[in-house]
Amino acid sequence: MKNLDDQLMLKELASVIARLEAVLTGLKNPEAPSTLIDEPATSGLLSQWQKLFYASRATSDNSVHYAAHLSDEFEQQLLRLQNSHHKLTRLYQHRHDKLREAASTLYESGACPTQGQELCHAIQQGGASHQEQLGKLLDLYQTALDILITEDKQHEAQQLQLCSRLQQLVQELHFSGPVGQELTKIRRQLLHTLPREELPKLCVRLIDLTIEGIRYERKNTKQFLAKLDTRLENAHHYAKHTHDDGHTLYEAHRQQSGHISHELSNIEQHLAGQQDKKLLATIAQHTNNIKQILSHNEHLVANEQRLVSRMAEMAKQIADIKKEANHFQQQLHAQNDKLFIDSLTQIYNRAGMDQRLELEYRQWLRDGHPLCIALLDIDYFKGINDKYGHLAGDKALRMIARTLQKTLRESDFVARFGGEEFTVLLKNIDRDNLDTPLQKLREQVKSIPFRFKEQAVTITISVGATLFLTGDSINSAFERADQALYQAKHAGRDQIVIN
Ligand SMILES: Nc1nc2c(ncn2[C@@H]2O[C@H](COP(=O)(O)OP(=O)(O)OP(=O)(O)O)[C@@H](O)[C@H]2O)c(=O)[nH]1
Repeated sequence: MKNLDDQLMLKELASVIARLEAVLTGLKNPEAPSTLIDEPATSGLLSQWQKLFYASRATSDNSVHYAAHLSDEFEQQLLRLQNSHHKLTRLYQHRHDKLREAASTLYESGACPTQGQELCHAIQQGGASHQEQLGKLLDLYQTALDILITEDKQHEAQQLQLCSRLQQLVQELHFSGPVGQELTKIRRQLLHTLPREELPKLCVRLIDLTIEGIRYERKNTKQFLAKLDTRLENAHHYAKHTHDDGHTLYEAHRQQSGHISHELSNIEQHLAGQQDKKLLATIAQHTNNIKQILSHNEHLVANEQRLVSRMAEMAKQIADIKKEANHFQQQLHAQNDKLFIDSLTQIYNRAGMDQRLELEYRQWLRDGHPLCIALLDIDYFKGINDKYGHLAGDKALRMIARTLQKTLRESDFVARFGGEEFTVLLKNIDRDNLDTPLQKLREQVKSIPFRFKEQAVTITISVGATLFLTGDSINSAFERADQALYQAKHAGRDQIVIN
């Protein structure tokens, strides 16, 4: 449990969420694209343009006919232009709705940033002091044991003080879910001074609850991140498609404006030979009006382009946030692994063993393939500590752990169960062949060339093992292995007993 890492990760998550919220706020205030089109103005001018040409049919000049034909063409193009504007507007609206939907799902569901922030806050509050609190709990456990074994007349006052310190500590633990509920109950119990026999048990329970609480919060964070990842994926998908579609429509739009300008200059060329000054002046005036509409339209196209760029920027931001969320998720996985690793030997600890044993046991119930549990205990380890010091003892533990891990097959599993005890799980091995790998473990440990204080030292292990048998629970198999270990010790150590 590295609290510094926890805090860094939580900071990162908070910043991811803050950025996500900034993007979502941006999405809530999009430029309304529906105001981009001035429909009545364009259609009014069009009808005037038509009236002018149909009225001038009487003069029936080729150029005028051609201009009338162009006028129809122009009308169709303008209609197409308007349609594409409408289509784009609807499309933006749809995309914005989808993005907003994704955003509000984030807010409403268990995967919402607000809840995530609360979750973060809860973990930050707890995570920052977990290690410290666990340390304090261990101290209090020691005090509880002292109170229990000493016949000191003062113990009542010590008991009272211990209960109040425990109560204070429980108040510092902010966990939700079942752990939080049990802590509330304990807090109430602690309002009264508990019998001294109860106190060590209560301390151990509080240590268990703290570890359980950390795991629970981690699990929640992982679920939150998984949901966040999916929502971001969707939001990114929509933003990208909106950008691509918007870009295609923008291009089409731009081309149509070009066509209209081209047709207008054709009209001007064809009218160049016309003698009717009045007609020419009127047409010139309307042509100018159309040019103004076109220039207005170009302005709209430029707006559209800005919108498309904004969409691209948004898609990029969402992609960045997604990348950060993924990075955070990976770190969380790594952190989670650390919870199950023994800091001294770097192999799995008891919690790691519990998790794996549960998994293998369920597998065994399903497929019935042989599963062996072996308990390994270093012989006379107290003597090593006493004679050569604790540092030598620690070194021996590290070397033995490494040797066990190296000697086992990939599919087998070893954990430091506590103190100088190790647990090994061997899979797919029957009773007749079980002795061989266990003997190999014993021999490999025995052959480690330890040297402490210039002396060659041989360290041995005793092993008790059993196979899971029909009707076994994890506990019943474990107890059988423990009895076997007891027999191995009593039979003189440095040996293996299989029950
Ligand atoms: N150096 C070191 N010693 C540890 C650690 N954990 C437990 N021990 C020591 O392991 C020793 C275990 O001693 P005992 O339970 O009496 O057993 P033993 O001396 O190995 O004797 P047998 O098991 O009966 O062969 C104790 O002295 C503990 O202090 C650790 O992390 N580091």
